[in-house]
Amino acid sequence: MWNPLYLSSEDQEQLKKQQQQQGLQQRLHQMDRRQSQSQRVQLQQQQQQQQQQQQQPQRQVQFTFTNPWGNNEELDPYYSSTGIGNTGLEASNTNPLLATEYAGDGFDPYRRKSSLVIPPARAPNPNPFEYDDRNTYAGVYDPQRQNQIRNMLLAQQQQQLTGTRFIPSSFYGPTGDLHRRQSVAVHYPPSGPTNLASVTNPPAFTQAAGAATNMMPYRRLSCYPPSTSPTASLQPPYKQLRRDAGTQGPMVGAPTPQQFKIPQMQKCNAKAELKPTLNTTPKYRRASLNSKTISPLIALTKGLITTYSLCSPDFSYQTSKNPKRVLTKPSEGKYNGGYDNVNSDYILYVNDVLGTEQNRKYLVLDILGQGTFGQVVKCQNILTKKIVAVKVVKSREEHLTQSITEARILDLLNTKVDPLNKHHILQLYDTFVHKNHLCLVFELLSNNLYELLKQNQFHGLSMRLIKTFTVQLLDALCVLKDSKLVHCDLKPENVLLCSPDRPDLKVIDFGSSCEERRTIYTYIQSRFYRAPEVLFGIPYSTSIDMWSLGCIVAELFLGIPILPGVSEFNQVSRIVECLGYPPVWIMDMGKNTDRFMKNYDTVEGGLLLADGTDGRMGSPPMKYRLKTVDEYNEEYSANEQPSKQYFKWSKMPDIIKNYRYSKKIKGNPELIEQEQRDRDCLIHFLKGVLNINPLERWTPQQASMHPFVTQQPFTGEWYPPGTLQSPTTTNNSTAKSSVPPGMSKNFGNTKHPSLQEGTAKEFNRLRIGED
Ligand SMILES: Nc1ncnc2c1ncn2[C@@H]1O[C@H](COP(=O)(O)OP(=O)(O)OP(=O)(O)O)[C@@H](O)[C@H]1O
Repeated sequence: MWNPLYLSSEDQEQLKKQQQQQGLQQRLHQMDRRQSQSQRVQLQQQQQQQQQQQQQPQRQVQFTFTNPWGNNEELDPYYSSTGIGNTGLEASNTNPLLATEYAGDGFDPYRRKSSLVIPPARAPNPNPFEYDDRNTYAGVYDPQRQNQIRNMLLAQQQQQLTGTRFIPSSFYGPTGDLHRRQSVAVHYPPSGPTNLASVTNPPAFTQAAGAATNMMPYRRLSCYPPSTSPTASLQPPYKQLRRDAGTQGPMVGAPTPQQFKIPQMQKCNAKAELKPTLNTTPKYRRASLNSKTISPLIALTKGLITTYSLCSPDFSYQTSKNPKRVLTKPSEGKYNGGYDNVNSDYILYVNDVLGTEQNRKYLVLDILGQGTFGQVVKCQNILTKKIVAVKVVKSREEHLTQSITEARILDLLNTKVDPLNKHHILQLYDTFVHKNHLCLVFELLSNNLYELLKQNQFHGLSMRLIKTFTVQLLDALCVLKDSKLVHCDLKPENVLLCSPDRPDLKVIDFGSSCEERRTIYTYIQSRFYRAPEVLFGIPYSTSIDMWSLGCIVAELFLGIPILPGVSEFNQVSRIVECLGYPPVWIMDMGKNTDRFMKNYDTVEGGLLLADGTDGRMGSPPMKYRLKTVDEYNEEYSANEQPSKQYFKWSKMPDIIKNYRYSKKIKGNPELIEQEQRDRDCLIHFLKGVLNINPLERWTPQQASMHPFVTQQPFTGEWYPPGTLQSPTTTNNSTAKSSVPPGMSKNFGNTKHPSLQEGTAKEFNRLRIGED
């Protein structure tokens, strides 16, 4: 059947309903003044019923999805009936992980509905380079190799200086501007007056084409080059022909209106009723170069280019002339001969090719993410056809240096530590340099955990899924600890699912990572996941990653970050309020303690506030108390506000324990009891990994043995093998002022060997600005 504009039976049905609906509305309108209230109500009810009937089948279709691990189930009717998921549920459905099996024992995936609609803004990742005044950190593993790459880059830069940049002529816009490879979203407006017909129909295809010669002869996205635009004398496509049938005389090669009988749609209830009429000799020509008959579908899809060629002899098509969609923002060239934008990001286009060597050429397909260090794009290896993720690092030296470190660390992990790819660490396949940019070729992964939570409308994930993720994260952290490597930027955004339909994950972004013995940066980790020892400014180790892990696990349960500090002071305040004061030795040693704390020893007249209290929260040590917001603002001319409360409770155990239950389990005592046991176990686990004292915080190996991870029954009491105390008895009561073994008592007064000279001072100055 040759009728692209023809309405399908569903569309017709829809149209009919809409018309009925419109009729009802009109009648309602008329009744406003004239008719009685009762009639009006009756009609409104009729309208409502009609709406419900129309929406019912759509909802069923929309909310039915297949769970690859379990039974097919429809989502909780609660959400569809309340309309909560009108947009979000559609998104949620796209990830089967949020479906039944990992939703827990018969729970729906959205069971913990957070009371919060808008989650706190994400913590920005600190850029270590901005706060360092040396920028001389060499590659950790092989400084020689690093020099080689740098030399390579310099050589390229040299070439750049001497040569001129080749820009294909098609990238020049009408003004001849150098950087004007236009996005396909941009269209050329007609120079003459615009009317609807000229926008929706190319002039060549309308009756008025002859008069419209001053208009741009092709539409946006047209594949006609300007010089070969079709003219009115050419045969129009049949779609237009059909429209014109009856209104104008016969056209060249086209059927007359009498010949052209528009077929009528008929309702078809069963497959048997489909009786296609095979038309062996079509009455008019169909687009095919070898004169064979092809279906209209093929003619307008696979054979579209041929169809156009047959319509217009001047038509020519070359993929190389296609407009390329720009992926980088801002897209104006500024540095590196116009290749880079103002942020030193390489300006990437779809269909660009990265790399020059035969088997290292990558066709750019789409953007996957953007970060401090550069952009990550989905690419295809032109030779092997393998789809990969390529991180195109910014062309700044500091980013380059750190990215070389990332590549070294990943190389070590992939080849020596985890050669069998079993420990949830991202795989690095290759590295190369493209136009002064280091490119790291990774395995292609899927969504990150933040995106997963977002898909779930920031409701907590099921306990089962949280446990599955925790096991894998701990496994990755065990490997890092054994290798004495600190990740330094663990957060939900840096934990990626391997594929959207499996709960397997991998840890990515080793761009801030360092060796435990070379912890030179002090401004590390994203704020929400920043460990107390980093905030207070004492030496740190792999245990900072365990703190981040604790924050992530809590976030997976709650749907939103547990410690969403808006500044460093606010972050410290939240930690103290939620988990208590750090041990005194940390505050004694901390280079930043004075910023956050009042010290009893140094303040005249004691520490009492105007309200007669000493302002201490949690289980305070006697020597310090947190500064009040007013004190802090006065001292630093800051504008700190009291912490915005996202939870009704402030202590971590209370937040977890009292987090609302899903509607599904509310009426079921058995399920509630199971949930409470799970929550007790989770709280105990979190106390171990969110221990403020880094020396008592569980290692990944210890945490891996906890019943929350091993799924063994939890009796309420557990402590890691080899230790004497359970976290419940040690946490927050560590008000001992003695400095632990291995830490210098004079740390606060003398420079720690692992800290860069000048960094702390500079860091303090800048951080005040940040806060
Ligand atoms: N291998 C991959 N597969 C799919 N997506 C990826 C991959 N690597 C990174 N991404 C996406 O790109 C984003 C940025 O990547 P990455 O964190 O490595 O960059 P970055 O510049 O180091 O970021 P940050 O600002 O966190 O330091 C990630 O959050 C993720 O969404």
